[in-house]
Amino acid sequence: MKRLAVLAVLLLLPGLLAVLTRHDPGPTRYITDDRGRALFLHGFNTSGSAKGDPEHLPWITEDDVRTEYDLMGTNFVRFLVQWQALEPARGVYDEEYLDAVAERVDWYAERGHHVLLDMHQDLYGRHTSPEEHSGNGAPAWATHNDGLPVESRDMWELVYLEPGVMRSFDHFWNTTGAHPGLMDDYAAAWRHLAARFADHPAVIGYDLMNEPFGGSLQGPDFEAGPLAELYRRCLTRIREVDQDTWVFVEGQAVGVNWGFPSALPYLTDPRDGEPRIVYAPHAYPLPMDLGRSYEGDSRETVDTSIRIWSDSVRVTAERLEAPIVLGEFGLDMSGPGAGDYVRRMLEETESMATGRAYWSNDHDGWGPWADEDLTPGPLVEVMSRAYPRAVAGRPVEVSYDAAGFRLRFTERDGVSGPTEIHLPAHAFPDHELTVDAPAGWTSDWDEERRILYVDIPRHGAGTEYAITVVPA
Ligand SMILES: CN(C)c1ccc(C(=O)NC[C@H]2N[C@H](CO)[C@@H](O)[C@@H]2O)cc1
Repeated sequence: MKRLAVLAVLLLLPGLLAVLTRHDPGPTRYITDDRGRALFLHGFNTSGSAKGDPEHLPWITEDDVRTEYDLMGTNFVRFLVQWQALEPARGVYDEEYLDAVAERVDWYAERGHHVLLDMHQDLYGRHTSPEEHSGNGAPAWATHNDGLPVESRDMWELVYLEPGVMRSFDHFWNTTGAHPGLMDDYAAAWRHLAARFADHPAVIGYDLMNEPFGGSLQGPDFEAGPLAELYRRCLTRIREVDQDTWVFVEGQAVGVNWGFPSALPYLTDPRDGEPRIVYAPHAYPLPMDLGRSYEGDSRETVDTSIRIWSDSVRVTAERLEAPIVLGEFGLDMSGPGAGDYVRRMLEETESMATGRAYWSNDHDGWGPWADEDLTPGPLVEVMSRAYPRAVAGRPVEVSYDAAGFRLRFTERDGVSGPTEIHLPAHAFPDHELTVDAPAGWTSDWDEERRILYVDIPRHGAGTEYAITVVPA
């Protein structure tokens, strides 16, 4: 018996050590700018309100973008666009809508943001039933519900299971075989959108479909089947007009948002050069979705759920050989422990991802604003955080707490320009900089934009550097 126990421990020991000594390595892959610097993206989804807006546009004005930057130092926006607005009739694209999108993209570009265009859907679209319920996304001409009913539900998520919604998705994914061209229509719409923004310096990526749902197909049958095929067709069409913008892909929302592993397969990027595909999961841990709050006993449950989510995301990103950007995370900020939960997710993404977009900037209790006048709510201070906007090398470790901000990175060939660090005023009334690098480095501080620039001369690929900034 004793021998059996010893054998069991020896067999289990490697796994046990791995869990106990888990060290979160920095991101293994990252998005780069035109100087090869690794980008850390920090911002919001803009905006949930676009789903119901008659012009399919977000609530923001140019001044609101300025206020968001001044109070939170963001450099990223996941900007919602709608297929129904882009292509109101098959093959007919609304250039006035694209002009309005471009105007708002320019507002963000003016503040130095990177813009991810998100082809957003929820519940397939508003035309799956005559009552035009809460859905958004697909245009009427691409919606075939075969006259099946769609009842409103207390929980909006359950409308996904209504017969008319399920059928509309089944036709789109060609599960029925009755409308085989819809995926090609969708890919053609992406080609048109990409042709418009291919040369816009602020547009960093295209998020091919928000929270995909497979209808009658779920899990690997869906993700490795029609979903991957849709992504391949979109990649082909996009790369006909845009070789360089990064393409963001999501697994299915069901289960994967909670932390179940995605079955998305590796996707080939038909561009000349290194692939530019990003894995862009959403995070809504199941305990939180079931109404638990991030406090007391349930905090440990949620933390375990976050670790499971994080491990699943890393496995999928490794299979895709892609960097990770968290496309959505968020909650009702009026709940207990809400600020701590957001802080926890920001810390998690600093160890595994190179970006995150909070859901969302709306005036709905989830967002940063207490009212339409943009009175700061509790989320503002949490999202006003030191982070490395751009790193002149391969990030190894990023960490931030009351003691200060720390960054370790290694020099890479083909990278130029300074490392850029945002320092929020509330945490850094002044600051002290320490650079662990051979002599010759320089720094510059932009008080108005609150960006610290650290320029380290090259000493050879693989050389490791460390930057520490503490409040003074
Ligand atoms: C049953 N299905 C398919 C389902 C259920 C629940 C969500 C969801 O909560 N998503 C989280 C947030 N993401 C959207 C915007 O993308 C928000 O409306 C949700 O709160 C999605 C899909």
